[in-house]
Amino acid sequence: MKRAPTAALSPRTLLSGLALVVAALLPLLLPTFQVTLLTNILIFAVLVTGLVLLTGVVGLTSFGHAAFMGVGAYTTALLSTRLGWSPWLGLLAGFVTTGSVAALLGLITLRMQGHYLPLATIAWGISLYYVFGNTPALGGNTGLTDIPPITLLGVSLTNPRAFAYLALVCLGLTALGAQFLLSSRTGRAMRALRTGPLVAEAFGVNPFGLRVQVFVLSALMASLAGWLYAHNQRFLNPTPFSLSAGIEYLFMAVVGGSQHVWGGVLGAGLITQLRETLRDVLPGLLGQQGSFETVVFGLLIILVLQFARRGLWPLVERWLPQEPLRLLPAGPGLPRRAVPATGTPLIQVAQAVKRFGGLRAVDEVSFELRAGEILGLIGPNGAGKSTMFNLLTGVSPATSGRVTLLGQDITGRSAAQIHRLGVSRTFQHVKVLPELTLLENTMMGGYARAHAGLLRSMLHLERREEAALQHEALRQLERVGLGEQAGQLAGNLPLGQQRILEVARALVADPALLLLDEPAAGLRYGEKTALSALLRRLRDEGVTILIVEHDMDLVMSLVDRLVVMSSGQKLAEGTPDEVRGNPAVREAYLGVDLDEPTSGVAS
Ligand SMILES: Nc1ncnc2c1ncn2[C@@H]1O[C@H](COP(=O)(O)OP(=O)(O)OP(=O)(O)O)[C@@H](O)[C@H]1O
Repeated sequence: MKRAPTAALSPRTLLSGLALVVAALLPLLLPTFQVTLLTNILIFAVLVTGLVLLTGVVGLTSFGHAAFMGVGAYTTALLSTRLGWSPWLGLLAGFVTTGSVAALLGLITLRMQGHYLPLATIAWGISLYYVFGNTPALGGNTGLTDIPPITLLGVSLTNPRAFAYLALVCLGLTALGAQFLLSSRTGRAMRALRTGPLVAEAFGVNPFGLRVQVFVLSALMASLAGWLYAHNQRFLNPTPFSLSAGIEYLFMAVVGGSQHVWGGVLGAGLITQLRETLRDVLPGLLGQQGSFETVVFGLLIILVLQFARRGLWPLVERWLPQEPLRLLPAGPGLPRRAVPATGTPLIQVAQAVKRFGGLRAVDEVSFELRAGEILGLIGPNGAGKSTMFNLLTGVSPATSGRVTLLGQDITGRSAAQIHRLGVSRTFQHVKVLPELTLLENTMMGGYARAHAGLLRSMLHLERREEAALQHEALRQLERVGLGEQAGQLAGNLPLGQQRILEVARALVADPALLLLDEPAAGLRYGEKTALSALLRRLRDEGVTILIVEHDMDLVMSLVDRLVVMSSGQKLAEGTPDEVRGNPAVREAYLGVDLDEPTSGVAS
């Protein structure tokens, strides 16, 4: 595996340093009118960074973030003009006000699914805009004037160049915090949320809680942008905080590349500069005044969605030198779970029932899984295997009956709670994050073994924990035979290896029980053989496994015992030989060869 020495400066780091120097010189070198434009770009980029985290990474589309910018801007403007507060106190007050409004709106709206959430963001975006325009204390549609400048170390930042530096520092800190966040445990959980709550919950994440946190964080970034805007413009009216402004910020994120922090910055720069240029050029070309740039933006977004769906930044990134895999220095390992003695009942299912309306998909099923064994759960299509799998993993609760894990009742517990008690799983339809490396995907499995939250991650104060996760993930990748590919993108792996990657991810959780949902589905012969050998090796190393599988050759040659289901009920239970000889099973599997495989995936 290609790894970089920890201390070496990669070409990419050098390039970033160069970009930083250029950015630092821009406010000095540009003509004054361009500096004003640059400041606006930097302010918008602060807000768009929040949208990248919320919309691009977590997948929650918000049209209403301009309104949060307005809350921050009006709070500081009001306090500094009417009460004479320092703008710095106005910044803190803006955070408190915006954070409270966002937390309230988030708690109310973030449980919504599909297009209901974007509709809700439109609704509160419009509402807040009307609050700004119709509140006499906020100056109504005329707005607030004479907002004082920001004073820093006794210097009043009325000079556009000085203000540009303040905006640059604010963007630098925001973007750095966002980058740190994305490369952390919490960032990986945020990315997992984009695929829906299933994967995140399966590794111990509270999806709703995390969504609310990221929503509030992105609103705070908008509030910071609002603070800068208010003290740069020195007057305010509601127009920059309207729904159309909110849509334009979303444009910036989408055009630049909504899943990348630097994509957001690029989008803010391109759209703001383009708007200025079009405003100058279009009236001359068309012979009349009007907001024609909006029409061009509409066409631009259609083109980008058509030809560069992930925005422009991924196209830029193709030309940048790739970062080699960097491992943090190894430190103390993660705490390990006590391993139950071989033969101890690990899972006990008693009289489990799951009803869907009138259908009993699982009908009074009881069985036991013992530590150190591989138990197969088989049955013809519609037998109830997946439903049983969902009861064991907490994806859906049992209608009645009881499931215990190491003597602890887990009936009705959430997927995240069950995972934290020691159950780790793979998915029937592979759910890896294709744009992340194998190492990052695998580290996701250790979410519940670490603790750093959003703030510690943004400040990069979780490096020891992150190092432990990295080394544990690499150990598990090496254990399943993927160590050499740790730095590759998961999306480049063939399906068979993606399934093995899911096994490594599940193992990082240090599970008491590994649950595999049809791991051989879609695999070629050679891949099945490799999977079978791996699972047998894991069992020999003491890992307890429950496998739901259709492939009879694989199951019969692999498992220690089987539970056979049919029409929701348990049909049989026993060793592969006992099950093979059971007439009821042979009847249920009419047409399927249950006899000893002559070749195939057997050992
Ligand atoms: N969410 C649901 N709502 C209604 N019915 C469901 C639901 N999930 C499963 N069922 C029904 O429950 C029965 C058992 O389905 P389940 O998916 O558990 O079977 P299975 O053994 O996993 O089948 P397969 O091997 O085809 O995946 C089927 O009749 C199915 O249609």
